[in-house]
Amino acid sequence: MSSVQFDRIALIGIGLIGSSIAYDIRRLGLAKEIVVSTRKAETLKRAEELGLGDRYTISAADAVEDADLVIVSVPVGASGSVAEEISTHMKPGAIVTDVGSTKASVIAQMQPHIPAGVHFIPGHPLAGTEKSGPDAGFPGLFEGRWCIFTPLPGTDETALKKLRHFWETLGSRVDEMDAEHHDKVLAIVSHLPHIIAYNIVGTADDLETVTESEVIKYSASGFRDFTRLAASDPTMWRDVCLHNRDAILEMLARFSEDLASLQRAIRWGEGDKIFELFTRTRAIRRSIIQAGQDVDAPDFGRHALDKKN
Ligand SMILES: NC(=O)C1=CN([C@@H]2O[C@H](COP(=O)(O)OP(=O)(O)OC[C@H]3O[C@@H](n4cnc5c(N)ncnc54)[C@H](O)[C@@H]3O)[C@@H](O)[C@H]2O)C=CC1
Ligand SMILES: O=C(O)C(=O)Cc1ccc(O)cc1
Repeated sequence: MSSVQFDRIALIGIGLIGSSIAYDIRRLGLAKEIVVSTRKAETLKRAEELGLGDRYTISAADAVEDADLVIVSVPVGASGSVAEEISTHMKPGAIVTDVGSTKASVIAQMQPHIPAGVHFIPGHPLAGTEKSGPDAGFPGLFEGRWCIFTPLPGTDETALKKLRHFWETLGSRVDEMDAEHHDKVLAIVSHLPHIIAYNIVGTADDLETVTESEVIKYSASGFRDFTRLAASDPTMWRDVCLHNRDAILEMLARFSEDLASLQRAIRWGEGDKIFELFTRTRAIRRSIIQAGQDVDAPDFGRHALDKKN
């Protein structure tokens, strides 16, 4: 059992990420009080049924009153409106953070609404699954995962340390980088894989010869991995696409060029070239496994939990 780190933590948004954080705060005893807020009454009721907090409110403004830590876990496109709503209600000295998958846009949306004296530290846990909503959360999601902070220049060191300690208690390894760099890295390692998955599953669905039953019947192959990613939350991923537009377009251009090169090698029977690429990529997966990271896509995020149980 860890010790109390914050008197009151407000969780704004209680889907997969917010609820997983709630479970860990409770399990590890990190707050005296957890206040849960979300936009829809139905979701709030479900959060209450699951016992995720101590207090529940539809109003984000009410939720953040007197909170020492505010964690915003909503689709990135909603960050600005949440920040605006809570703006004048946070207490001086409070830390406000988020978990959004894109960072430059979240900063641009939220920062103008953060009053002086409140410490805004943007964050992104690299942990999750294709599921969404409060029922999708589980304790231990963040164990053994990276959490990236993209602090703004001049961020208070004590606040940074406190938030770092919080994520480390959840089992994460914390790294810091600037928002633009984060967005480029995540565009290639996370956003493109999802976009490619959405696209390939859409293409298969459009093909007249691949009927829905065949997609199901033969999905024990590589296609199944794509369908998992392509089942991810449409609102969340629409927002990621719209809010990391430039980096995603840059990486997609690069990807298309490389795909055209592979296509050409296949057309002209350039076996050596194909073999060289496939050998290089195989080594990458092996080095990820050696580094101790979970790459078993179907259970992304559950690995750490399974190891303990
Ligand atoms: N799903 C994943 O694997 C990961 C998601 N993220 C990021 O975490 C954030 C949350 O994602 P999830 O928990 O997966 O989504 P989710 O869809 O499971 O939950 C989102 C929550 O936000 C609430 N919400 C939506 N608009 C709102 C608003 N305007 N005001 C208040 N609440 C609002 C929803 O009711 C729901 O409770 C997103 O920004 C996403 O990019 C980060 C890491 C992993
Ligand atoms: O389910 C998966 O494979 C993921 O990649 C989960 C995920 C989704 C979005 C993020 O910003 C971080 C992690």
